[in-house]
Amino acid sequence: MSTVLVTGAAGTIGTLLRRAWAGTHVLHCHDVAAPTVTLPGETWSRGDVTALTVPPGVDVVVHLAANARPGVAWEELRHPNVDGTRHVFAASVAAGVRTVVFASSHHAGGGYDRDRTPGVSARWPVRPCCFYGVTKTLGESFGRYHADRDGLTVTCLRLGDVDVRPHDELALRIWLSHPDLVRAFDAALTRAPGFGTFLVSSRNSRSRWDVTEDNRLLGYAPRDDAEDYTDLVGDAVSQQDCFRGPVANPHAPGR
Ligand SMILES: NC(=O)C1=CN([C@@H]2O[C@H](COP(=O)(O)OP(=O)(O)OC[C@H]3O[C@@H](n4cnc5c(N)ncnc54)[C@H](O)[C@@H]3O)[C@@H](O)[C@H]2O)C=CC1
Ligand SMILES: O=C(O)[C@H]1OC(=O)[C@H](O)[C@@H](O)[C@@H]1O
Repeated sequence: MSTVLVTGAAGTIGTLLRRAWAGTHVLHCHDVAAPTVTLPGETWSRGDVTALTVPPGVDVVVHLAANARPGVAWEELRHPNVDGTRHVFAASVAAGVRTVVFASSHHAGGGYDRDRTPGVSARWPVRPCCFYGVTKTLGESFGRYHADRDGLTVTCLRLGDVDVRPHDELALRIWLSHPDLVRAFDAALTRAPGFGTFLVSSRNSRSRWDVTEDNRLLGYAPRDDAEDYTDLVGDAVSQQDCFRGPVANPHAPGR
């Protein structure tokens, strides 16, 4: 059992993790928004993430608070995603936290052609496909800095498309089921010391990510496969695909 502080705890992923961890871990929850449900044993604090105080005794901070919409303008992203993440790492160090788990995104490497073989790796240089992806690379960079300077263990999870099931062609390649999401964060809570960045998806047959080493290093064994939903997905096209949507960059290599 760990004492875990979850930022952005009222959101989709925060609520999933809180349901999974209630009774298993001591949970401190923080969000600017009110939670739709509170669970037995958890404590809540409300406010902007840039003013977060990490209480004494917290082992792990799971940092989820963000503007999670890839299509929005930089002005809407900078405060929560950049200033907020910078503050969370600093506040975690100040409180003597052992580990920060940072919810990064596949958009941090979304500039790589997802059809290339061998598949895209989290060990390749960052290559964001949108400003949202840029904010996630900055979050990873804050984490690297504090890992090296302060000895903080930092686990950056570049999450795929988290949903109850895949809804479009892109998701067939990057879907992350709710049970696999919980498995990945469970693994992140106890990962070996140091800094690490991992691409996280279900074990999708059509994945173009090279995650074998990521999964081994993270200690994560996904079980679900988007392939089971191909009939339901049909020809649906993603609205979150930066290279096919209205901000597409026709000059990106590998298109
Ligand atoms: N849902 C997905 O498919 C993916 C999500 N992620 C990342 O995972 C994290 C969680 O995502 P979701 O739960 O889906 O998003 P969400 O939008 O459901 O939850 C985010 C939470 O952060 C809170 N928040 C936003 N700005 C804040 C601020 N300034 N101060 C305090 N709280 C603030 C919101 O009130 C919300 O409850 C985010 O960092 C997102 O970028 C990454 C990749 C995929
Ligand atoms: O990376 C992210 O956060 C985004 O990635 C996606 O693929 C999801 O469709 C979108 O809902 C997420 O917000």
